[in-house]
Amino acid sequence: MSKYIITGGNKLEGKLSIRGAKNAILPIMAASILNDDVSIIHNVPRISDVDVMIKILESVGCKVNYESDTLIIDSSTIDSNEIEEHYVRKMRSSIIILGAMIGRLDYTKISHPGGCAIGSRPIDLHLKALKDLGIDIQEENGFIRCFKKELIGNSINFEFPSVGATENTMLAAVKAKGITKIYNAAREPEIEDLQDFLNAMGAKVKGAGTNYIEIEGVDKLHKAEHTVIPDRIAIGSYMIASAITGGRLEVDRVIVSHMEPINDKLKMAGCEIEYINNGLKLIAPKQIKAIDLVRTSPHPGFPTDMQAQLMALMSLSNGTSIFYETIFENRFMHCAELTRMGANIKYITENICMVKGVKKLNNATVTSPDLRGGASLILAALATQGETEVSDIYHVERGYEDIENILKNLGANIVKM
Ligand SMILES: CC(=O)N[C@H]1[C@@H](OP(=O)(O)OP(=O)(O)OC[C@H]2O[C@@H](n3ccc(=O)[nH]c3=O)[C@H](O)[C@@H]2O)O[C@H](CO)[C@@H](O)[C@@H]1O
Ligand SMILES: C=C(OP(=O)(O)O)C(=O)O
Repeated sequence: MSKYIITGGNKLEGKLSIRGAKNAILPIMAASILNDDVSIIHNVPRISDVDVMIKILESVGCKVNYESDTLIIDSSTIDSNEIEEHYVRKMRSSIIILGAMIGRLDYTKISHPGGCAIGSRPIDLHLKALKDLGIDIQEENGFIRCFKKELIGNSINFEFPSVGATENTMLAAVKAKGITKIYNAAREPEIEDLQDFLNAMGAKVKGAGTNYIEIEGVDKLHKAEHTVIPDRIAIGSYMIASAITGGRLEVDRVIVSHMEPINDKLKMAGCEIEYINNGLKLIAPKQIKAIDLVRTSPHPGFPTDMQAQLMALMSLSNGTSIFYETIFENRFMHCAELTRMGANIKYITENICMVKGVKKLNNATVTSPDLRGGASLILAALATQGETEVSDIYHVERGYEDIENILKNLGANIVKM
C-alpha cells in the first residue's frame, strides 16, 4: 500500500488553484442519470471517489468520457437497475445514486452502505424520505430494493439536516408529480451546486442553501452543462499547510462565502486572510493561537470535514483548545496518530477532546485512519523537522487531487512510495 514520506521544516508558500469539490461532483454525477441524455461537467477533480462513481455509472450502462477536467456522461444508454455491492463497499457515498436511479427507473437495488471508519452512518432519513415520495422499499439481507409505481411530491421534514438525505430527496423529487417541500434541509454549498446542475437540466428546484427547498416535479429533463464549485475543504486544508509551516499562500477561484466558517477559525488562530479578486491570501501567524472551542456543526457551522486538519494546527498553538465533534461519533481516530508525533491530546468524552499546544511535533511513522485524518497527519508532518512516514494514503486520495505535487509546488519535501 502506498505511503508518503514527508521531510518537514519547509515553509509552504506560493499560489494555488483547486478544482471542484468532491462533495459536489459525486451527487452531480449521480444526477446525470436523470436526464436520459448527455451531461457535460467541468472542473472535475481527479480523485479516486470520482473514479469509483464513473465505474458505478458505467456498470449501469452510462457512457462516460473523462478528459482533462471535463466529464461527459451519456445516460441514454442505461441498461441495468442494480448497483454492484463492491462499489458501495468501496465508497459509502455511492448511496447518493439511489434517488437518481429511482427517479429514472421503476425499480432499483443497491446494497446497504453500512458504516465506515468515522461512524455508523445510518441511512434511515434517506429511506424515509423516499418512502414519503411513494417508493416502496424492501430491505433484506443487506440489500435495499426500491419499487416505484409513481413518485408523488410530499412534505419532508428532516429531524437532522443530513447532506446525503437532502440530496437523495432532491434527486428523487425532480421528476415526481407535484411539489416536494423539504424542511430542515442541509444548507451546505454543495447542495446549491446540485440545485444549479438540476436546474440546468430543466428541473425546477429552489431554496438550496437555505433550510427550505422546494421542488416542482417536471416530466422531462434535457442535456446540461455545468462547472463544479471549488472544493472548500481542500482549500482549507492547504491554507492550514501554509499556516502550520509559517508560510504565505494565495488561492484563486475561491467562493468567499463558502470559506467563511473555516476562515473564521483560521483568523482566530492568528492567520491574516485577505480576499483578492475571486481569491484569497493567507499569511501565517508568528505564533499559532489556541482557539478555545472548535465545535463541528452543519453548515454554516464549522465543518466536520475540517476538524482533523484544524486539530493538527492547534497541536502547535500557544494554549488549550477543546474539540467537540457533533456530527460523527468516531471522528477522532487521528488523535492517537497525532499523539505519536508529540501532540498533547486528551479525551474528555468520546467526542470531546482537549488539545494542549506543544512547542514542536516529532517525526514518526503514522497511519491514515480516514480521509481527513490522513490529511491532518500530512499537515502535522510538514511542521516537523525530521522524516515522517504516512501510510494508507488511499484514504487521502479519495478526496485530494494530486496532493503530492500540489504540496511539492508549494515547497514541501514529500515523496510517494
Ligand atoms: C459525499 C458527501 O457529501 N459527504 C459529506 C456528507 O456526508 P453524509 O451525507 O453522509 O452526511 P450526513 O449529513 O448525512 O450525516 C450527518 C449525520 O447524520 C447522521 N444521519 C445521516 C443520514 C441518515 O439517514 N441518518 C443519520 O442518522 C449521520 O450518521 C451523521 O451522524 O456530509 C457530511 C457532513 O457534513 C460530510 O462529512 C461528508 O463529507
Ligand atoms: C467524510 C467525508 O466523505 P464521505 O462522506 O464521502 O465519506 C469527507 O469528505 O470528509
